[in-house]
Amino acid sequence: METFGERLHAAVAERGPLCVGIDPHAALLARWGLSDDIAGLERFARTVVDALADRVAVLKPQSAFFERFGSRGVAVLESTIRQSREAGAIVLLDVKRGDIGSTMAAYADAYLNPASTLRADAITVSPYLGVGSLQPAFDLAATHGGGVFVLALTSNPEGASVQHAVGAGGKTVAQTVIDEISQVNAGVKPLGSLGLVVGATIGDTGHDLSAVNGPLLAPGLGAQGGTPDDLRAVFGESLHNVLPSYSREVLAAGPEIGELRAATDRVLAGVRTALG
Ligand SMILES: O=c1ccn([C@@H]2O[C@H](COP(=O)(O)O)[C@@H](O)[C@H]2O)c(=O)[nH]1
Repeated sequence: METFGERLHAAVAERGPLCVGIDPHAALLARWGLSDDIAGLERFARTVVDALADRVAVLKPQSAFFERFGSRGVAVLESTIRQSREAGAIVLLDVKRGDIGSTMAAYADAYLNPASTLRADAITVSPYLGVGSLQPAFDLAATHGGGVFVLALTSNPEGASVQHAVGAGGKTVAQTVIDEISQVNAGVKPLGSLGLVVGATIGDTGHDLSAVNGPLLAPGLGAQGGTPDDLRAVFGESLHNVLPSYSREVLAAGPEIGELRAATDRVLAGVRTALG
C-alpha cells in the first residue's frame, strides 16, 4: 500500500504544487447566481469537481460550509469527496477535529476509515488537546494510507496569541507541535504522511520547520492577503515541501468551468515561480 506521503509526492509531481479549497460561502453561491440552499450547494460543489478534480493535485472541501445545511449538506459533502477522488484528486477534508483520544478515534473512523462514506485521503486536526490525543488519527491514517495535517501556525491574526505562547521548556506551543510531528516523519522517504498547517500570512516568526519532512499546507493566499512572494519569508529552506492553498481567489472566477480552470492555472503559475 502506498503511503499518503508517497501519493501526495506523486500527485504534486504530476499536477503541480496546488491545493484548491471547495468553500461554498453564501456570498459565492450568490455571486454564481445560485440559491443559498441544498440545490445551490450541490451545483456549486459539482461544478468545482467537474472543473478541477482531473487536474489539481489536492482539493480541500471545507466541511463547515456543507454542515451548514445539515444532513443533506453532509450528503453533498460525501458525494463531493467521492467524485473528487474518482476523478483523481487527493481530497484533504478541512474539518479541524481534535478531542480526547477515545473520541478522536471515532472522528478518525468517520474520515479516514475506508468503510466510511465520508472517507477522505487526509484531514485537518487541531492539536490543542495535546498532540498525543491525535494518535488514533495518526494510527488509522497509517493503516489505510491516509494523511493528517495538524494546525501549527494558522493564517488568522488571532492564532499567534495561543500558538506563539512559550511553554515551560522555553519553546512556543507551535514549535512543540512542529517538533512532535517532525519526530514521526523523521527519515521517511519521499515525504512523511503527517503534515502541518502554516499560514502564508504569518511572516517570519522564527519557528524552525526544517525537520518536518512532511507537507506544509499554506492557506491564507489570495482572499486573506497572502501572496506567493510571502512564502519564502514564512517557510525559508522548507519551501520544497509547501502545498499552497487557495479557496475564494479561485472560486470567485466561477461558475464557468473554463474560468475556474484559468484562475487555477494562474495561481499555479504564481506559486511555481515562488517555490522555484
Ligand atoms: O490556518 C488556516 C487553516 C485553515 N484555513 C482554511 O483554508 C480556507 C481558506 O480560504 P480562503 O478563501 O482561501 O481564504 C478556509 O477553508 C479556511 O477555513 C485557513 O484559512 N487558515
